[in-house]
Amino acid sequence: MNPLIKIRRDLHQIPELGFQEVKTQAYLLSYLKSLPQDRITIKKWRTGLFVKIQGLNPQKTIGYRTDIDGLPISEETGLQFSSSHADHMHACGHDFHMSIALGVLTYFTGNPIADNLLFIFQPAEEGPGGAEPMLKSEEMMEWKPDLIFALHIAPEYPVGTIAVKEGLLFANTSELFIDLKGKGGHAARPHETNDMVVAACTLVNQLQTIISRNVDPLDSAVITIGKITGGTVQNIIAENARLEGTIRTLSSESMKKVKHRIEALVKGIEAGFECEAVIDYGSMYHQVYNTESVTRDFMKYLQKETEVKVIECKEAMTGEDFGYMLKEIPGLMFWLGVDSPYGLHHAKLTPNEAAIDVAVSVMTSYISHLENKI
Ligand SMILES: CC(=O)N[C@@H](CCC[C@H](N)C(=O)O)C(=O)O
Repeated sequence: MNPLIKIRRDLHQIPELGFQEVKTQAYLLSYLKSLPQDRITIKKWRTGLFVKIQGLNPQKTIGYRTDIDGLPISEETGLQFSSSHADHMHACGHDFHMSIALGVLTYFTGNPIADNLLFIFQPAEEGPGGAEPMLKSEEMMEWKPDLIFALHIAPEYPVGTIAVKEGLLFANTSELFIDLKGKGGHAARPHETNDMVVAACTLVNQLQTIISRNVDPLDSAVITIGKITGGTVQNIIAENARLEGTIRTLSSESMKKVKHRIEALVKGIEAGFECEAVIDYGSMYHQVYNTESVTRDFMKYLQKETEVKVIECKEAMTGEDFGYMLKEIPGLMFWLGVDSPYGLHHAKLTPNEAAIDVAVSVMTSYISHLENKI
């Protein structure tokens, strides 16, 4: 079997949530130790890793980042190498991202270039976010790349396709948690209580009006409530309820406006239901903004020198904390076609493994082309 496919399948079986990637880190380390060590320096960072390959005559450092965490999803692919961790799955392709990063890294240990290379194995992309603290780490201060690259699998595109665009690629994000506290009581005596299930349902419906009534129709924004919890049993009126969701906007101004409207509606719920509400925005990700000149060079190179089909895509409302790295370092992220009938964050996501070699070949070739180029 292709060794990178074996790596992908091994990693697929051990998905771990953000900052709990202990087995993943151990697996990556054990693979890295099997490579020739003469040019490699490895530094652990929490559950992630920095791996530097010393260049032959370095003028700059080229960075390549992969995320390493999984999601709290029960896998339903029926694959022989399905997740062995109950209720956890690599349903966002980070198993692919890691095996591609290892493939590119392995190539350059045997074929060093003039420039230094820095591979970043970043925890907690799905939350609470590893990119921003990694960026501020001592290791990053010492080894900070001059250019940085990353990819994300795209189930909607065929294998052999790369989709990218200059400028904005992914949205600004903010998590959203709202806790409601009222007065519970007997199911048959609603007049003595403040029912937080009814308050939560009302609020979920009101939140939908922000996108339709407060955001410019020519702008785009998303509010998704992915989880509601509340109450205890069917015949007790709920004292507590909690909404968990995420906000996506194309600009930081719209993010401020959406939050302002959420706060106003939550105040209305507090007044209307005589309850208390606490809003917590959790973690926020900066938009992914691809450096124009780097993206133009990348697209031109792929079209001229490789067989991949390059698509100029639209921006997406997905989020990625790689945006923090691109805020400080020129570079880009692109979508890699993996052709799965089920999308990202779906329990049946089955990306086509043929895309792994496509990505390794594109990235080894493009990084080699960057050697000695500023
Ligand atoms: C590529 C991708 O799917 N990224 C996640 C990032 C989530 C950030 C955070 N936990 C949030 O939900 O706001 C995404 O859901 O877009």
